[in-house]
Amino acid sequence: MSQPILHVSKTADLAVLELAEFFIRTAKETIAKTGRFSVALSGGSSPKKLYELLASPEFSSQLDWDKVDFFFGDERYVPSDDPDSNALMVKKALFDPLHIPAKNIFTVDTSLPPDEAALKYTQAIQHRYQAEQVRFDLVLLGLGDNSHTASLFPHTPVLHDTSVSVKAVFLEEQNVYRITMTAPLINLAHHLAFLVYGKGKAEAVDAVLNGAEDIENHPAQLIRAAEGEVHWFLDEPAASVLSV
Ligand SMILES: O=C(O)[C@H](O)[C@@H](O)[C@H](O)[C@H](O)COP(=O)(O)O
Repeated sequence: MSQPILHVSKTADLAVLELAEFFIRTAKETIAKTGRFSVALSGGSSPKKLYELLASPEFSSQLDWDKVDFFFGDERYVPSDDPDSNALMVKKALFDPLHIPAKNIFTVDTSLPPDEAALKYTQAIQHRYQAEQVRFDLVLLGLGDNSHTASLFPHTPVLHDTSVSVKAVFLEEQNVYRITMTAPLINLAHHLAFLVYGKGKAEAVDAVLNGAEDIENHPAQLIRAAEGEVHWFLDEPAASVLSV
């Protein structure tokens, strides 16, 4: 299993720029080899700048976007028009500006009960890959200041789920459901890329990368590429307590 590859930039904008360049490079190489590129997007606030940059003329002109299949590493269990929806955030930042066709966008159907929504999403992913091994070309990830990633939150049963699938997670503290890819599904990806910036994430970054193994409290430690590479795109504040 390869060591994480760190990309530390002076500022958040520079970290986003480096990840945008990595995204385009990886997508072009993959499309040249296989004809298509599948990416599972992360949600929350950090990646919005990335999606907006990819939608800008400087980047959008570099890729045949019709050859990209978009999935979501996790989704909040809210209606598709809810401001908290990851799919709505990406629709506004990336899909609409680039006129991505609906046939290439795979969102979680949160109109279904949580477990059914998770099962249907698992089936949609399996259908896209047919009988082949479900391996995303790229999975984008964020990191919470409590070391969660996707919706793999501390002390939740999904941390011990060994299935290659998507599951519903109930977060007791917030009294909400989330829909998330399991760590085994995420880890099958050819490339994994965390985008983490801001001083508030520094302790979590160090605990995940250098801390003693403790997945209950630091679930992002579960992210270990099975055969691919794990990249961390950080700004200096987020990397500031990394024990060397
Ligand atoms: O649905 C989500 O919120 C994300 O998938 C989640 O895992 C996110 O990456 C972290 O919570 C960090 O969120 P911020 O980027 O907003 O700090």
